[in-house]
Amino acid sequence: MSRVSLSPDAAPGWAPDRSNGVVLVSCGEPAGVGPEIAAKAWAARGADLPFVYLGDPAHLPAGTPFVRVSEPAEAPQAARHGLPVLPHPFPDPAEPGRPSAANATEVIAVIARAVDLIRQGAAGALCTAPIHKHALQSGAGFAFPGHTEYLAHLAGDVPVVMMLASSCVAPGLRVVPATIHIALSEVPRALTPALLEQVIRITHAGLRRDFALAAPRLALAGLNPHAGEDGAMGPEEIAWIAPLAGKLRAEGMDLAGPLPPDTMFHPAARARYDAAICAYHDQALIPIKTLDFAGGVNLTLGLPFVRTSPDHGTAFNIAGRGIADPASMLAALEMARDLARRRATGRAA
Ligand SMILES: NC(=O)C1=CN([C@@H]2O[C@H](COP(=O)(O)OP(=O)(O)OC[C@H]3O[C@@H](n4cnc5c(N)ncnc54)[C@H](O)[C@@H]3O)[C@@H](O)[C@H]2O)C=CC1
Ligand SMILES: NCC(=O)COP(=O)(O)O
Repeated sequence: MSRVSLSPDAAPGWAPDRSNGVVLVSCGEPAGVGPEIAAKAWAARGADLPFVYLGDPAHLPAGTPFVRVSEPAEAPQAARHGLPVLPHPFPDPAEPGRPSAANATEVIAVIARAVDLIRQGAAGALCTAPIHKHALQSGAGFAFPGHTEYLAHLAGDVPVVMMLASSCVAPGLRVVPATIHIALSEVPRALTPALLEQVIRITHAGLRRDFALAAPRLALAGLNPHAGEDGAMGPEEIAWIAPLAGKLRAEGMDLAGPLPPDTMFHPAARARYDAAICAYHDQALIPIKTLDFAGGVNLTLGLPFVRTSPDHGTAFNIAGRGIADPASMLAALEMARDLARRRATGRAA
């Protein structure tokens, strides 16, 4: 696969990072496993992987050594002694598995504060610990389906794409759901030619910019079983998905499909592409979470800053028990650091 070198960049209105690549971790839902996996990530890597936890230190597991910092740039030094914490006070303590409505407003405020810090150049990238979407919607009227859409809004209502990536399986896997958190019954209406074309173009640009792929190879899933099987199982592939794919190929894009979704994730098929563009959430996320739940990373393409996240959620059923696996958080932190370095230097991470 050929690689591309790009110039260092900072989006207009976004100051260049002056923290030397420190990753900011938004605490997410404190009743979930976020504080625990952040503490465990620090315990595993310490100053090797400097990051700052933006949240209430009272929500960390009892006994977590932490160091209060006043700005992210202090993290590399502070991380030698404890988890660096940029304090953000919450009204309520964290009760494992039982989100507090009063805390919901601060969960959202932490995400907004993190983006502001990055906009000012105080941190290099954002890694979000999981939020509980329903808790934020019911507790604080959160108007977004998730981080992805909220971050797009905070960045100026820019078009973005959700990608989940794993490099722990061979061949690796990157998946993109073109529609995200909507009911399955809404997918055929929501998946329009304009949306799918935008998702494909943002993914293509993101693979070039953040993964140094000069000519990304994309695989496009059909919407229907067997990609419609010549119209026998649905009209969308013939009506517009195949013509859109043809148009993009005619421009020179390396794009296969529409492919039958059930046969595009086995190892030999995965070796043929750098990212799979899928029609809906579960078509994309089931394969990657099945193959690599522990090491998968969720990232947002199209933002003017690097954002990653563990692939899992708040895991209320195990919160507070000390058994949460920090592997996905560690992978997300590493990817955030690597992508931020690449954007800062213009070289592949
Ligand atoms: N980036 C984010 O903010 C994300 C948030 N969510 C939200 O999380 C909430 C719960 O979602 P679920 O579907 O229950 O998925 P989940 O990922 O929280 O849990 C699914 C299963 O995986 C286990 N699990 C998750 N993380 C683990 C870890 N680090 N170590 C060991 N086991 C782990 C859980 O115990 C549970 O059995 C929902 O509100 C969802 O919207 C889900 C995914 C990502
Ligand atoms: N299923 C993926 C997920 O829920 C992550 O959403 P987001 O909070 O990263 O937008």
